[in-house]
Amino acid sequence: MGYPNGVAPQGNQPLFSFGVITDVQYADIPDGRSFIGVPRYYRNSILVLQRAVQKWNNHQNISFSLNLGDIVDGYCPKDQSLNAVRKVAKEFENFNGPVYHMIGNHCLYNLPRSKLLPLLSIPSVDTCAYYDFSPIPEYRFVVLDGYDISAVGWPHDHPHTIEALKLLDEKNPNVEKNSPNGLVDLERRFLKFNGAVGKEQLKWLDNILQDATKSNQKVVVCCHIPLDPGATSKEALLWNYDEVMDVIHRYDCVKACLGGHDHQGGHSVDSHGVHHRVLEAALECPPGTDAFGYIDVFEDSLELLEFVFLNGNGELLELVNGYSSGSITIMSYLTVDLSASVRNQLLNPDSYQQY
Ligand SMILES: Nc1ccn([C@@H]2O[C@H](COP(=O)(O)OP(=O)(O)OC[C@H](O)CO)[C@@H](O)[C@H]2O)c(=O)n1
Repeated sequence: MGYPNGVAPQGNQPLFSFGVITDVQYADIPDGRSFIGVPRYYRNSILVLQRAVQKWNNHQNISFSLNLGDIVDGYCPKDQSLNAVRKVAKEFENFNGPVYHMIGNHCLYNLPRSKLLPLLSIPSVDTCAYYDFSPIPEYRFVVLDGYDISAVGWPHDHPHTIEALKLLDEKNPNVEKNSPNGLVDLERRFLKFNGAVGKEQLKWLDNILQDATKSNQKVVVCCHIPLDPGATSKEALLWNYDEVMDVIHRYDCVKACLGGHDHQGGHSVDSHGVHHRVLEAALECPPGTDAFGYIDVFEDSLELLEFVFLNGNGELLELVNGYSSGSITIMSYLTVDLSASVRNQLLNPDSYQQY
């Protein structure tokens, strides 16, 4: 298959490849809509995950997979939460390799950290779900817990709940703390379904990046909640994204940040040349379409490949969307946009636009 906008992937072999998926938000309930009216397919999303795992296994060279969070939806009836989490975790276990999970707000609506973390084998520090791993000596992955300081997921009297509620009270005057009404510009991030990285975790991040720099490693930072305003809606941004990015920008080692949470996805390159890619939600794929992919990692670039299946004939369309900056290139075979105009672009790839 040709590459519609003329950008071809690199010819050399990747150092390694890894699978990506986010916001499966499975629940055994009828289809619904988001607060702003976007259709959500709660039962279909687990089929998207099944196809992701099948794709990663068939590829035969995917070293590990990343789940960027929110595996079960908050509308899942609470007496079904445990089974629903187990069911989704089991689908991930069908992948022939390790899966690194992140927790999202919807996970925390369903189960406490004490149950979630062991079910998903998430390493933690005092039930705070941050950790790092190195698939090869040259690369390091850092997983952040964006709900470290949060009004969801901790007991009501936990210091992190108290700190989060205090911040929300100061920053968001609405009675409904998930409502951004009246909040201006970046202040719109101060919503209850977001959170922050706490001081201890920030110190840990600093140490990890210092160590990665010494070891000459390139780093990919992953967090359910996006870290750059350019890659997400303001309502889906980490409360203290600026503090986290200050730490990241002290070093040259971080090349890309991956996130979920903002279901429409996004991409930006920040002031220091770090790429931020927010992945599209599996939950919002109408039956027959998909949102998952894998990333080929090269010495000086990452290439994101995502797949779109069209309804009916199940034909796989690989559309290339390339952008590059400095030492890192991210190629995206996209897209999961559901609008009629994008469907037309899918069917007429010559009209496909670069980001
Ligand atoms: N503009 C808005 C958006 C939301 N709310 C309130 O928030 C509740 C949850 O919204 P929802 O979109 O379902 O949240 P998710 O966690 O599934 O998705 C995260 C987003 O993608 C991040 O942008 C909703 O029930 C409303 O009470 C609101 O008031 N105003």
